[in-house]
Amino acid sequence: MGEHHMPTGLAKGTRTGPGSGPSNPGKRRLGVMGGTFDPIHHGHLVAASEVAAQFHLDGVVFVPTGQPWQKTDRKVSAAEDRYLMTVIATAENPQFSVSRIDIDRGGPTYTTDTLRDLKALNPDTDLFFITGADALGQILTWRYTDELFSLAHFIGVTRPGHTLADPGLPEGGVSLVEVPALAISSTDCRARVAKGDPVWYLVPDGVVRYIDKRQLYRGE
Ligand SMILES: Nc1ncnc2c1ncn2[C@@H]1O[C@H](COP(=O)(O)OP(=O)(O)OP(=O)(O)O)[C@@H](O)[C@H]1O
Ligand SMILES: O=C(O)c1ccc[n+]([C@@H]2O[C@H](COP(=O)([O-])O)[C@@H](O)[C@H]2O)c1
Repeated sequence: MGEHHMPTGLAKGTRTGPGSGPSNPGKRRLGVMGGTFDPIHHGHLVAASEVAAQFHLDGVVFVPTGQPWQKTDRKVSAAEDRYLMTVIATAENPQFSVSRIDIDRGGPTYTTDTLRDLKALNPDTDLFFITGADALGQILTWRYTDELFSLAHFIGVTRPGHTLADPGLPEGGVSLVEVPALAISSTDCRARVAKGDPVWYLVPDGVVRYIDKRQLYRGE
């Protein structure tokens, strides 16, 4: 049988791996996974778990957006529902936690604010912001990028259907990492629920039950 190569979504010639990023002995290493999580799915969870392992992180904090200002063209579920689904999905993993900072700050969510607030709450900690290939490709359209890249090391992860490449961050500011490919998106999960199709095994079981209990995404 011939060898089968899966497409990785990495731009040609891209080097990957945890070799880069800050390595400051004695400092805590905290991953930050920001997202709208409407709903959270296994693509998010695998990305966070894989980066935590490859970068020897002490933990990963999931930060649901308050108002995702680049998603105003669509209906976004209530922040409390997105927050609770994120808590349900991460509760069993002692390395994972969830922060309300973006929800409680109010107003549009800017990652510069997220990272500044997390830095204040976590002194002596290096932050590693985890982002999928699609979001990384948009990062230069985010607000306050002058400060953004000094607050954390950025880790772009592969995502099926998207090419992972450095969009031009400051030298040494980003690492590109291959993670197990899960072709899952929140958009698809919402569409499946709206059609009455199952989302079992795309999202954690507790999230399936929460979506059902709160009747989310019906008739969308
Ligand atoms: N399947 C996946 N594999 C790798 N990264 C992912 C995957 N799904 C989402 N991400 C990343 O997780 C972060 C949060 O994503 P988000 O909550 O917007 O989910 P989404 O599935 O992209 O949602 P939507 O379809 O509603 O736009 C982003 O950085 C995104 O690139
Ligand atoms: O800082 C910004 O201006 C900005 C603009 C768009 C997205 N983000 C962040 O990118 C992460 C993924 O966002 P989203 O909208 O794809 O769920 C999340 O942490 C957002 O706060 C940040």
